[in-house]
Amino acid sequence: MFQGSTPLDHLPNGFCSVYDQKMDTLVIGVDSSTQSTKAAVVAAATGRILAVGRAPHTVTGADGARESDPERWWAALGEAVAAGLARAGADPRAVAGVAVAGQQHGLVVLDRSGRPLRPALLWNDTRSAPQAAALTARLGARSWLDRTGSVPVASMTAAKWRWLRENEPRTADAAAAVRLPHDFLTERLTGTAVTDPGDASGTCWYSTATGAYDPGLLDLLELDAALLPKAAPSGGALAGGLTARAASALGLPAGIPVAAGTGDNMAAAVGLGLGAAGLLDHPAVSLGTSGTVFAATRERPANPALAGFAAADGHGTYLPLGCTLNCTLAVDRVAALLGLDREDAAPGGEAVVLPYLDGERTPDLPGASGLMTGLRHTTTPRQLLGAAYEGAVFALLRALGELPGAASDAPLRLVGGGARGRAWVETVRRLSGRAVVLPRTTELVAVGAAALAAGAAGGGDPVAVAAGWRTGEGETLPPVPPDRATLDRISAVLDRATALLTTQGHR
Ligand SMILES: Nc1ncnc2c1ncn2[C@@H]1O[C@H](COP(=O)(O)OP(=O)(O)O)[C@@H](O)[C@H]1O
Ligand SMILES: O=C(CO)[C@@H](O)[C@H](O)COP(=O)(O)O
Repeated sequence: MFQGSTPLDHLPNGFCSVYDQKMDTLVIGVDSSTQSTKAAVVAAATGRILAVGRAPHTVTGADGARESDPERWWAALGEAVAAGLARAGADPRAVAGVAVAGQQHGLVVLDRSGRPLRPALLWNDTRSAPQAAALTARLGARSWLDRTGSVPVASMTAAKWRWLRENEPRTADAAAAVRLPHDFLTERLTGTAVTDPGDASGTCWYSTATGAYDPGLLDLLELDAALLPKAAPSGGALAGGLTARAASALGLPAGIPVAAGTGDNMAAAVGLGLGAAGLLDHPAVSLGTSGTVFAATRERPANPALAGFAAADGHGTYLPLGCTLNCTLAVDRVAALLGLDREDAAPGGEAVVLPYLDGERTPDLPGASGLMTGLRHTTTPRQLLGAAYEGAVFALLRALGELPGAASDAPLRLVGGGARGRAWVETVRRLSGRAVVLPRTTELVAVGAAALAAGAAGGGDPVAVAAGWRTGEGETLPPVPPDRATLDRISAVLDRATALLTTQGHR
């Protein structure tokens, strides 16, 4: 572990130690998510966040398409790191390790020189829904669960690869490498093609049962294993040293350790210390472009209502997770349509809004659109906005009910950009009836990545590092009586509307 200014004398041969008596040792954790890159500059000994640098991404597409240029992620990584270091007033020579956590599932196809052949197909691109349904039908849901922990849905990378094969066969044939978003960035940093069990478990071609790629599934998908990165034992494993080229692009010392990194949800779990003693099966809720609920558990998940991911820790911990496509962006859009500020919301009353503007994954309704019902002459715009919050939170709480430990009264840890919003926090409290913890930083993905960086730099087990940093701690809001009437009302509308929502859209 890093102890104050203890020298990093445990670095492997060939990796430079940048220790200096006068400087705190720093690590940088990068969150390359859907809307932006965030780079947290963190004191390795204490977990103190000196600064977070940010840079935006661009997402394009309509009618179910959602794409981003991986080159923009790379540029944004450089901008965010530079902004973080500048804001912290930090000497780059104090940085002893880097790790990247990325939005999950995205399909990145590269040519021989590592350049993207086309924009990445993102996790919320629903054009791959027919391919997901065909894959599920081919083997049966139970077989997918037994092998991968998940049933293919449009988000899973396997469905995206099949979409590419069927719709752009020339690009699929030309692919010299297939990567997830965080693999792509880690390879740009190190020159090494590496992934981790956590993010790999979101592909549906990696087996959480064996801890390796599933050759039978790769055959089924017509995907050559030679195109894939090597899977490191954990997100905190060393991927390599920062190459001279990347070092000069980022203004960081060449040779410093770079971790294998992981998916953004796995990194948030690390930042919260989930999986550490006393925090197994404790749920977290992330409110960002996606809404997610997850918990670290020792039992391998195989529940059709959830994605059965591996965690990033390499100790056989898993991360069952429910994910919605419509969270902060969808509710912000409803606020904009109503001409309201996002905080200008009231409980929905009789109104029900299913805010499925992007189709939906939980429930699996990829072609759905948004639905509003229960309007009266007395319904106010503020109630309609409140109903949109309620519709988004309802879907997350239904998935929460499927997690191990769901019946416990453990508090819900809220992370992601939405956790900064009072309306989000109060809607989660009112509908769940559970205590809520608001960690001091909402940037738990970047902080979790910083703990992975500390692990790769010789700081020990990343979950233990983050638990020691106490970055998951914060204000606890007590439970309030659950608003069961609203949950029942939304549930009844969803049940009756499912037939309509299933037949909508481009599916
Ligand atoms: N103060 C706030 N109140 C409510 N929502 C917020 C606030 N600040 C940011 N957000 C929401 O957070 C979202 C971004 O969250 P983030 O977790 O960074 O997303 P992602 O990881 O998907 O890129 C935005 O869509 C915005 O709606
Ligand atoms: O698809 C999932 C999880 O399965 C999403 O949670 C993505 O990982 C994107 O996350 P954000 O950018 O919304 O944080």
